[in-house]
Amino acid sequence: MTYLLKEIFYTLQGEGTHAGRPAVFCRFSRCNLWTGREKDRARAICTFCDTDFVGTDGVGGGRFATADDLAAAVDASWPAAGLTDDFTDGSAITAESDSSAHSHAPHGAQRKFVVCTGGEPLLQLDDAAVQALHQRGFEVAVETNGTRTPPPGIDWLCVSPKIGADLVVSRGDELKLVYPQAGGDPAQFAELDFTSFRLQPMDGPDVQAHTRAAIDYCLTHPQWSLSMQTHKYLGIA
Ligand SMILES: C[S@@+](CC[C@H](N)C(=O)[O-])C[C@H]1O[C@@H](n2cnc3c(N)ncnc32)[C@H](O)[C@@H]1O
Ligand SMILES: Nc1nc2[nH]cc(C(=O)O)c2c(=O)[nH]1
Ligand code: SF4
Ligand SMILES: [Mg+2]
Repeated sequence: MTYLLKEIFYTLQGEGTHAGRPAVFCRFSRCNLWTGREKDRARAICTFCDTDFVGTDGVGGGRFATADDLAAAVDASWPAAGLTDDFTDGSAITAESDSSAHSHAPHGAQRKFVVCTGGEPLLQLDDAAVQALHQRGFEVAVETNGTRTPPPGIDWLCVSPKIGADLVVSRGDELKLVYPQAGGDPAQFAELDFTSFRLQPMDGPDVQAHTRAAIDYCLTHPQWSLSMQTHKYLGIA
């Protein structure tokens, strides 16, 4: 299996529950809901995408012939040495916390973290790729439109349904609905089997009005929390 990646880069997760957490972003090329070309946007199933996922020409992008080649490239983007390596398997946590007054893990004890996104990552991310990333000590998160069944073993599954596309994934960790979407009442997703329900204001010319609308919806429907795209305000990738 050859994997096509638009880009691979290290930054902070900007959105959702893990916002602020350092992560390698693995952006897969291609999507099943839009070609990625502006001339096709108006007739796409998903018309509001904020991302360039066409081709393999981004930072760290390319064609990876095997799952381990892909995992090696992701690993190469994680900062070298220091505490991060010591704590990848959790073995160093016990000794450190024994000498501490508190029982929680010390700073730096988080596992290495990769966010597989795109484009639509589940067109390409398979069992072998998830296993290869695990073998290199990564916790694996996925951002998906929920139209494809995920491979086993994903550690954090974030599903962002698109109105007009068939949702086949009805359970996961985070349901992150871009809001507002025409015909997309959040109530239609509120009974699905997710731990966290979030509204993410639709970016674009009306982002301020969308943010206000999302805030109002969360305040009146407290099952839902706001997800801001913080990287766009922080000026990071
Ligand atoms: C670019 S998508 C890639 C992953 C997958 N295809 C998906 O749609 O979930 C990553 C995240 O950005 C969100 N997103 C895309 N365009 C957006 C926009 N204009 N405003 C807010 N969120 C957006 C998506 O809903 C998804 O949660
Ligand atoms: N910093 C940062 N956080 C993100 N969370 C989800 C992203 C995505 O494009 O899937 C994204 C992204 O592109 N950058
Ligand atoms: S499904 Fe995701 S990647 Fe595809 S066009 Fe929509 S937001 Fe972009
Ligand atoms: Mg993005």
